[in-house]
Amino acid sequence: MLNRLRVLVSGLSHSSTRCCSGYVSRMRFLNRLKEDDDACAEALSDSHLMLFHSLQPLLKQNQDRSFSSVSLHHKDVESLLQSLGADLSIIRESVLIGCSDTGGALFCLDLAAVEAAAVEEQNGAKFVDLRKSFFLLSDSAAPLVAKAQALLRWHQTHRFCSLSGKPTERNRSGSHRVTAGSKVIHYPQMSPVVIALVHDGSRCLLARQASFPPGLYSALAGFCDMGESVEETVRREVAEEAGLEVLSVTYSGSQHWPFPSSSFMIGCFAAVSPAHTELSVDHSELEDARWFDLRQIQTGLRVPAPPRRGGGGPAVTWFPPRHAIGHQLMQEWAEQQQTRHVT
Ligand SMILES: NC(=O)C1=CN([C@@H]2O[C@H](COP(=O)(O)OP(=O)(O)OC[C@H]3O[C@@H](n4cnc5c(N)ncnc54)[C@H](OP(=O)(O)O)[C@@H]3O)[C@@H](O)[C@H]2O)C=CC1
Ligand SMILES: [Mg+2]
Repeated sequence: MLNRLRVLVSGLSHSSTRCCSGYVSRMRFLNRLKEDDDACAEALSDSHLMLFHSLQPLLKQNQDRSFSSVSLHHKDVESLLQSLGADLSIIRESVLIGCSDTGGALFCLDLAAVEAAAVEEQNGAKFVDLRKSFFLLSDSAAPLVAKAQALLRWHQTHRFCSLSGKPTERNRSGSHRVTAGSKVIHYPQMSPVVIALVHDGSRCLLARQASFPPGLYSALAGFCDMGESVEETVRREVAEEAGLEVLSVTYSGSQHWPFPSSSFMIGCFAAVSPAHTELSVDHSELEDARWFDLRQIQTGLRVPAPPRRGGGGPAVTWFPPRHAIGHQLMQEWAEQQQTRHVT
């Protein structure tokens, strides 16, 4: 099953600016910080801040060679900025992203105003492009980094009201912006995108765009047009891109995806008739599309994403990283096929 909600309940402490244990308490705590600027400011002063530079997360390599994002306590961020002679008021640009597993609020901050190399040196870490970060971070770490980057990006690109052109001002948590001198509120937005694993009963359809790295194949995806249902988007995208008619659509799960700016991925299975599987690929959208059987999918799921370089042989076929919904749909389909073969 797709796992998109991770509930952290361990070791949470009780105080006015920290949440107590339990999912309900944590959500209410975060909601209060979104609504109450004073409570949010107080929480920020005793919080950890995930660091970015020009929308690139700061990553450090651990002793076991895995990577994690760097979050510093508020007072350590102050010391860092002081040591670099930077204005401490930039901490006010921090955006609330959640609750840590020790019960404090967690924020993110873009340090674009200071020199990246100096921050990297002081933390023994590197600012890494978000796409590359996605291949380095664990399944549980990547979604929070993606959420943080998406919120920072939204604030950077929504400094003015699209209605009046006037500047907008953020609330303390960064959950919304308000047009100066008015009551017009702007909330962060995501674009709905369907991602459909098309199958004919025994094979599934994967495709690659010319812009993908060599060898990468994924399920068909497409942005929802205004007024469309999920089912309509799946049917249209599969018809447009692969020339196939979808008979039925089954919802599987969803995921926030930070590319190209902020997408809400709606994962589905799309069944086509085994009697009508001839492809007519739209090469203006896709470089290639192919049917894969169970064995090919299982082999591809075992290839690390991205595959190790070298060898000089033909490009190996590989799939999006484990935390990408495209990967999870393939995993789920392979498990269903296996169960069918066993029973
Ligand atoms: N998480 C995962 O596992 C996967 C995620 N994805 C994501 O799905 C997204 C959509 O897939 P893709 O096949 O590219 O989509 P589409 O097939 O819809 O093609 C993309 C084109 O749609 C147009 N478009 C329509 N609405 C929007 C919008 N709101 N924002 C941007 N472009 C829009 C643009 O064309 P024009 O500029 O000509 O108007 C764009 O080039 C990708 O950004 C990709 O990152 C894809 C596969 C796997
Ligand atoms: Mg597409």
